[in-house]
Amino acid sequence: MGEQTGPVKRRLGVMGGTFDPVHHGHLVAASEVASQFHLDEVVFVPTGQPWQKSHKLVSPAEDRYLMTVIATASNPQFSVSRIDIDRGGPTYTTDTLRDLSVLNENADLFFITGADALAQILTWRDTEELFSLAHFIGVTRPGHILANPGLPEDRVSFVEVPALAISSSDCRARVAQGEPVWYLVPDGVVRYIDKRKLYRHDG
Ligand SMILES: Nc1ncnc2c1ncn2[C@@H]1O[C@H](COP(=O)(O)OP(=O)(O)OP(=O)(O)O)[C@@H](O)[C@H]1O
Ligand SMILES: O=C(O)c1ccc[n+]([C@@H]2O[C@H](COP(=O)([O-])O)[C@@H](O)[C@H]2O)c1
Repeated sequence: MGEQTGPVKRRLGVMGGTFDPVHHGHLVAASEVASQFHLDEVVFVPTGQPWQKSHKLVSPAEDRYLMTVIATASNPQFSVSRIDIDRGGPTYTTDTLRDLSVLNENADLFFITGADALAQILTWRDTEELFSLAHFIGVTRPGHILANPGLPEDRVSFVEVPALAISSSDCRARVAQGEPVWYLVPDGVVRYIDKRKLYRHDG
């Protein structure tokens, strides 16, 4: 008798972020990891309440969600999930990954995160459980060293992505000062920021 094999599992990338606003650094990271890890899809998951940013002013979740939809709409491999927004309360990645594995029974999850976020992961909630739910992929980010801060080696990989020195904080500061964000964020996101008057001191 031949060996029994189950159905081939889908490979689902998960890109969590506050996306305030989403920018080309996020998109390039997702695209590069999708290619190198042969992912079938990357789902962007805007945070509900990013508890480690509670000292900062964060734009309404609906605005961050819509900007992420606009930014990813043209890529058939990208999608956006509202699970962290609709769950309410502070966003913990254990909840994100648990909910996504229920919704995607036959999938292996790959959580994509920047070098800065990976370096902080031991401060996240339920770190032990995190690594049983997904494989973590740390991507290069200008200004941050890509190093394993003592995480389980079989559950973490590192990927060099074309370096884009873009951050959401910098985009917000530019808009507040009346400087352009064209080509730092997708065109539709520039127009959405303008339409909703986001990030203006008087807005
Ligand atoms: N330019 C970039 N290159 C690679 N990864 C990035 C880049 N910008 C953000 N990331 C990663 O994307 C994820 C989501 O980031 P987030 O939405 O917080 O954007 P951000 O630019 O870091 O925002 P902020 O400046 O407000 O802290 C994080 O894991 C972060 O490390
Ligand atoms: O689970 C946690 O405790 C936790 C703490 C900080 C950040 N995260 C996740 O890390 C991702 C990037 O977060 P941020 O705040 O840098 O945009 C996003 O998906 C967050 O939900 C998760």
